[in-house]
Amino acid sequence: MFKKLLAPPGKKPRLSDAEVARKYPRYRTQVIISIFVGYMGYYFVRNTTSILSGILKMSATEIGIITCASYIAYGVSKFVSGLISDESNSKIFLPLGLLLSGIINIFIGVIPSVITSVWLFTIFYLINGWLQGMGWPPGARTLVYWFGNKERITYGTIWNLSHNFGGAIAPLLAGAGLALAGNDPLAQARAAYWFPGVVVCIMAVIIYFIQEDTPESVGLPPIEEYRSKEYRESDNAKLEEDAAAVEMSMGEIVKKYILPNTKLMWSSLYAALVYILRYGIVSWTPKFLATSIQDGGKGITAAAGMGGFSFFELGGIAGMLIAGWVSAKLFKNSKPLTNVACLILTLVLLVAYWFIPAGPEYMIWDFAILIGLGASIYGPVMMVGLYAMELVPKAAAGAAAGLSGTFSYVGGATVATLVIGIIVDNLGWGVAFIVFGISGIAAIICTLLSRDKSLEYWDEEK
Ligand SMILES: O=P(O)(O)OC[C@H](O)CO
Repeated sequence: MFKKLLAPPGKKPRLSDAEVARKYPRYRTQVIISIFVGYMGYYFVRNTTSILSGILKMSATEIGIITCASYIAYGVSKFVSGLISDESNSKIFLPLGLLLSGIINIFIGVIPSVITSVWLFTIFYLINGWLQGMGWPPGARTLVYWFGNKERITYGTIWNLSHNFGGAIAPLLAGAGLALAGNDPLAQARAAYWFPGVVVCIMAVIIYFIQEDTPESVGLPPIEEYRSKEYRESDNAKLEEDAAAVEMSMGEIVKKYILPNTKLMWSSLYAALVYILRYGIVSWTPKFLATSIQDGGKGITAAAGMGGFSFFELGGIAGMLIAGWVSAKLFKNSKPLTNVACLILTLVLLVAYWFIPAGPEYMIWDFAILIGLGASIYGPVMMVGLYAMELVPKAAAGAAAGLSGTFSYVGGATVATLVIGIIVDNLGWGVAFIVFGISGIAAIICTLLSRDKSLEYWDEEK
């Protein structure tokens, strides 16, 4: 029954040329809005527990267990959901995951014992993490079916901004929930789950109405025909491979295009290393800034320390826009070279973040560096999914992006949170910075090993 519900729609009879010219741009606008708003919605109900970590009556270890469980579930689900999504109707898949995740968050908020029991909470967050994995793959499918090779970086960048907007708005929604619930702290915390849950359920319904699966499902030609001018002679082999892959089963695709794909494996390893940097810096920034100078921190107030989190995310928005532009214009679609440039900057900024003198009088420098770090890390984060999609035929885009997501979360985010936490407690901040530095250098090597020059446009003026 589930298979039937998710099955991709058939091809509709081709519309007239005039209709195609009129409707293609409209549908493209619709689907980019849908995947942007949709993925932003997923972020509204993804990290509420981290946002509330100062409010929930739980220890850091308990919160660590809950969030780590959800990262692992999310990482595994991203690949499994990618496999399913590549054979599913994104008009259903994208809003369905959002709706179910919204419902789980409503349950967390309204079932009295969930947020007071670590184990119940962990179970609900495991389910939530799994459902969250349904957000990215249908977006990847949308991107490869509705946007041509050369313009994909532009639309991919726009789409990626959704996670920063989502991340920035999520605390406001949780805050609105807190405000709705009067003075009882427990009721407040519960409302911080159910309120965003209700919001995303409504968003899911709207997305269902604006999302469309593929151009052919609404009577339009495939994107390669619509934007035929931007395809080169040398793209033909890839296009033929794309067409052949559509006819293959998912098992065949995995065997042929995913498992033996060395470049995809290097790129997935790169993903894990970049996520050590992303989550390692963002999740420990409030603590690092607020830790006393004697204990190796920066010695500023806890509230100001939390501000560091937002500065990092804000920098991320600028960084993705810049990295998208640099990749398209300067590096002719070479995502690995763009990553190298960004990661070198990250390493320099990490040294500065570590060595800038501690104390409130230097706080402004810490924040400036964090904006820079957000900017230099989010470009490479964005490239993780976008590049994975380029390395396989269109029919495997969700699975490839999903696989790198699995590496990012199971291998990266968990190390960044749990392992770095243990390192900080036992060996100090200096060792954590050394781990970040080694991760950055290893990420540079892996992204260079993943480089596929046939995907670059050095031979053409843009
Ligand atoms: O929400 P994430 O961490 O799975 O983000 C997707 C990334 O932008 C992948 O490139």
